[in-house]
Amino acid sequence: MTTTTEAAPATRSFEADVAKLLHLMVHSVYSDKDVFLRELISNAADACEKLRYEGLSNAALLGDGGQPRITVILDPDARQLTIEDNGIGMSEDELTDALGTIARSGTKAFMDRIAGAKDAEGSHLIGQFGVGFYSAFMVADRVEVTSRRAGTEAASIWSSDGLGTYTIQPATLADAPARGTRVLLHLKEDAASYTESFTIERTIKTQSGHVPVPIFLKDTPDAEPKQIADGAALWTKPKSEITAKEYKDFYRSAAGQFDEPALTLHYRAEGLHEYTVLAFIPENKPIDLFEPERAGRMKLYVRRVFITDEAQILPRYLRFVRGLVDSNDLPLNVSREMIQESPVLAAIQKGVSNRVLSELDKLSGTDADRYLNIWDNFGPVLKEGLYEDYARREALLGLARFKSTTSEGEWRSLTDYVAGLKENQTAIYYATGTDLDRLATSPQLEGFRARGIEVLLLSDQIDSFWVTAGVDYDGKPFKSVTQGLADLSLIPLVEGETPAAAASDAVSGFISFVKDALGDAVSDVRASDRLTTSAVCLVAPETGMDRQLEKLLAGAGRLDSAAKPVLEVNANHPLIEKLSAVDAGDDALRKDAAYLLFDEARIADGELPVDPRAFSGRLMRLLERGLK
Ligand SMILES: Nc1ncnc2c1ncn2[C@@H]1O[C@H](COP(=O)(O)OP(=O)(O)OP(=O)(O)O)[C@@H](O)[C@H]1O
Repeated sequence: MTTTTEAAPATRSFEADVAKLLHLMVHSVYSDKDVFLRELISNAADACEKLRYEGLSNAALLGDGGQPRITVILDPDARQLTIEDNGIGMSEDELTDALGTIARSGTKAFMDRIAGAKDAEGSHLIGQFGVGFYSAFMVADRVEVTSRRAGTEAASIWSSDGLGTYTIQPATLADAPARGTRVLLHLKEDAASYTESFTIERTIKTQSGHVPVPIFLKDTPDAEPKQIADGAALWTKPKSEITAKEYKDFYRSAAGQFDEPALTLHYRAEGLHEYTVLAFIPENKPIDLFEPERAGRMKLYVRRVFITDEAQILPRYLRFVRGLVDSNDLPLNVSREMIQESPVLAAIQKGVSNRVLSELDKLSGTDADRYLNIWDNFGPVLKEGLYEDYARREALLGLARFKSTTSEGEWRSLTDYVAGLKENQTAIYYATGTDLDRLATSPQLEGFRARGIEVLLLSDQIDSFWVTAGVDYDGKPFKSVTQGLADLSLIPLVEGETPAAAASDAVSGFISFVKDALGDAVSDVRASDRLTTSAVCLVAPETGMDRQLEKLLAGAGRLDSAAKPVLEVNANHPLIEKLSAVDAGDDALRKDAAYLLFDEARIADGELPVDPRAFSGRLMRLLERGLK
């Protein structure tokens, strides 16, 4: 037991989010509870690394606390498990901040997901996603954290049963670690196996065998500590001496993931700058991938000393890559801020970013399935680079894969696309939308189908943005099938398709009538060369935004005024021909028809009629007339 000084413990409530998370942990039915150990050891290792870094500029912090180490102590008789480190430690305020609130963006995303999840799914989510310190409450009914900030003469003890409140009070120095943090778990009855030496040793070796701090195990509080992990930095070993399992274990403990790495990148850059890279692309998508504050987590080491994970070694669109860079050239004794400005870091950023892309490219050739799995997960993120990173646009376009009107659900590269260009085709055509199936049946695609022209179907939000960034591939611009004139007349029809006849005078007359009737609602009404079976469709004017981008911006409240669409009319459609033949004096019918055609085109685009009431009135009038 830890004795404390006289001061009465202060009882405080957890932040609402923490209370929710704890409730979840305590009631978790998740079977793989072992993850708590990985989380606590990872925190202990981080604390040692932070001290190593701060000790560089302030040697006094290190005191005589010895080499960094993590000690795990088992006490089967008392059903207790302790994880102790001699790292940076926490002051009382830091304890309150760190263990009373949730700071991690990932945890917030996790909470949001869990709020809507059913019990079983929630448990599954914990498995996919490390949730830090609080996971201790999966196995413990009370947790006590005694901590002493390095270089200070004060220690505090934080204690909680995970049920809504915690206490915090000063601890006597004699009962606190000389430096660092001791986490004592009072294990639940059904978690007694975590005091078994064999179980703990095996679990630590698998989950945390490669943390860069040595780990010692004491079978009982009085036993001699034995070393169970050497803290050797895996990345410094030659590739030939590292097994696939070692890479996987390292990835899991470093990235806090439970999947396999889909791509492992381990190399040493030599030449002007020397550094080692060990990086992984996960097999699964992390759930916070699209959180606005989600940043890359590549760690920067200098000669094996952890410096920061905020150096933004990789651009934002590679934020799914996990791992580290260990530099030989950066000075150890500069501040994190100075490092940001260092030309050495700039060279590393450039080198590693290029290498990740070139390795992906290589993989796409050597193991297409594995590559496509990566694209499936991270393509929408990589595509952010198409408008953010002009210098690597070419490389990113080479990596991009698309579904298309002719790909039958398979992925196509732009090289594939360009190889299938039709005679006189001068652009790469695409359609953007939110739903692939609906996109594939858009009326706007009909004229392209009739000519066998492949159209890329772009259904990620990001697609509406990069296509407008002046991107081209192999000298061909990207062109939306829902914007401007299709200009398909020069491209031959596939066999069996009959060419559209020019609009007759009657149809031309009707088109002018529709244009007058719709007035300001449209910017033009014209005969179409992109329709073969539908009567009408809407497209965006030649200049300005694509309709899908407009919808996205309007949905996000970032659009003041939308451009008026163009209504295209299929001059050869029987309905249009019949309407064109209606007596010019029957204006009421022709007007209703004009509006109905416009609304019908909106509906085909997944929108509502402009005025749903007026729409149904017109529809009723027309039906009644038809039944007369
Ligand atoms: N052993 C420890 N020594 C020092 N500080 C610690 C220790 N354990 C936890 N902390 C502090 O508590 C904070 C919260 O820990 P938690 O495990 O919940 O998330 P995290 O470690 O920040 O997230 P991540 O696992 O993604 O790095 C840490 O950021 C750290 O400041």
